[in-house]
Amino acid sequence: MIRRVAIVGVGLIGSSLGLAFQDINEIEEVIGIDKNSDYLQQALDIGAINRTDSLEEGVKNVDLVILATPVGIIKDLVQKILPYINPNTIITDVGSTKSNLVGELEKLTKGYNYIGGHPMTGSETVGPRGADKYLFENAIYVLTETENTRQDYLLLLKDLIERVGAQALILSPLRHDKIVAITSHLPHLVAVNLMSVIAELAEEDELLTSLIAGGFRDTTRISAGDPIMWRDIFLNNKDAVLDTISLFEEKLSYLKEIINRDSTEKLTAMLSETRDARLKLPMKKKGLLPSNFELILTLEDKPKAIAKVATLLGNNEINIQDIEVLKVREDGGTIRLSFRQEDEHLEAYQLLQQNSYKVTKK
Ligand SMILES: NC(=O)c1ccc[n+]([C@@H]2O[C@H](COP(=O)([O-])OP(=O)(O)OC[C@H]3O[C@@H](n4cnc5c(N)ncnc54)[C@H](O)[C@@H]3O)[C@@H](O)[C@H]2O)c1
Ligand SMILES: O=C(O)C(=O)C[C@]1(C(=O)O)C=C[C@@H](O)C=C1
Repeated sequence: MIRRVAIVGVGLIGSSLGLAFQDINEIEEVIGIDKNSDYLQQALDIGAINRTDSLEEGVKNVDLVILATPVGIIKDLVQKILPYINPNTIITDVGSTKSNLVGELEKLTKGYNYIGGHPMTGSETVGPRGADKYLFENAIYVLTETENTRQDYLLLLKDLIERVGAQALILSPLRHDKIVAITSHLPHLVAVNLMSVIAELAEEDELLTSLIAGGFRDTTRISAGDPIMWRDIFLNNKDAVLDTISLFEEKLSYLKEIINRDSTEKLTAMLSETRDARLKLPMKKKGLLPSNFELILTLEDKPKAIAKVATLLGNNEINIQDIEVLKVREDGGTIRLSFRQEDEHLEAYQLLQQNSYKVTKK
């Protein structure tokens, strides 16, 4: 049973886990450890941790240590805590890359119990202020399994992850890294590159940033993420990231060529194929929600427009499971609302229609 947890790194992910743990009855204490004293205070203020401690003292006699710092520092931190740790303590991390880390940590932690982890959810904000106790709800949370993994501890960790609302997915570190290089690391590089082009051209034409619309926002949001975190991710998943960059370069060169040659048919074919592929994507994977429990709502651009919808539904005891802003325009926006239950979905639809909202069922 996991009763006492030490979280090393009380930033966005560490504090979000801390908040989610507060709702689990068996967890008696969450100890926060961080090199940043302001973050420790903020984590205490929002109730993500019950107390703070030093690295050496904080990891003594806990059932679980979670390393939630940038990937590049995790090995060093594990080396520092091992002399103080009880061999029955489970050690895990939330780092976005797994192969290098799991390889090195399994060597380092012989006789201890290390299991790699990676929640497939997050945001571009840093620190405890961005923490969200529902961050893990319905998210995929990868746990790595190797020939050294103790099954009883893996099950304990899986159970804990499921109790914060996530869905555990057990994967080999290599398979994990190859997949996230495509689904997470490449998109970040694309966003960074796009921002870099725009930042350079904005110096030449001051109107450029005035013409920014939804497409730009959608494709660059993640480039506001923490530079240290992303530096460590790219360097720790170098091989898989370089492979995906090569494929991306090939595709970009092909697009460049067919545009240059005015190849109408090839260009239309590529745009149609990718459009179809995008429409078939299981959208809102994080939610893992059946798409028939969703509503699409178009709102006017007025203050508190989203708050009014939330209040209307809340006053009628309808629980919104998730809200996603799909488009933001000068004249309003489109949002997607998800509901857990079919009856809530139907009730919300009727209520919004009765209140003259432009709403469609998905
Ligand atoms: N942000 C995301 O979307 C996301 C999602 C999944 C996994 N991750 C992974 O989670 C980890 C943490 O990311 P985050 O987004 O919470 O970042 P964050 O910057 O919000 O938090 C990192 C925390 O680690 C602390 N820290 C750094 N060095 C330390 C040290 N030597 N000793 C003690 N504390 C130290 C920082 O002070 C900070 O509080 C990273 O490994 C990242 O790859 C991030
Ligand atoms: O910013 C977001 O929306 C994220 O979910 C962040 C995101 C991602 O690429 O999906 C980024 C890195 C993590 O390792 C996991 C999640």
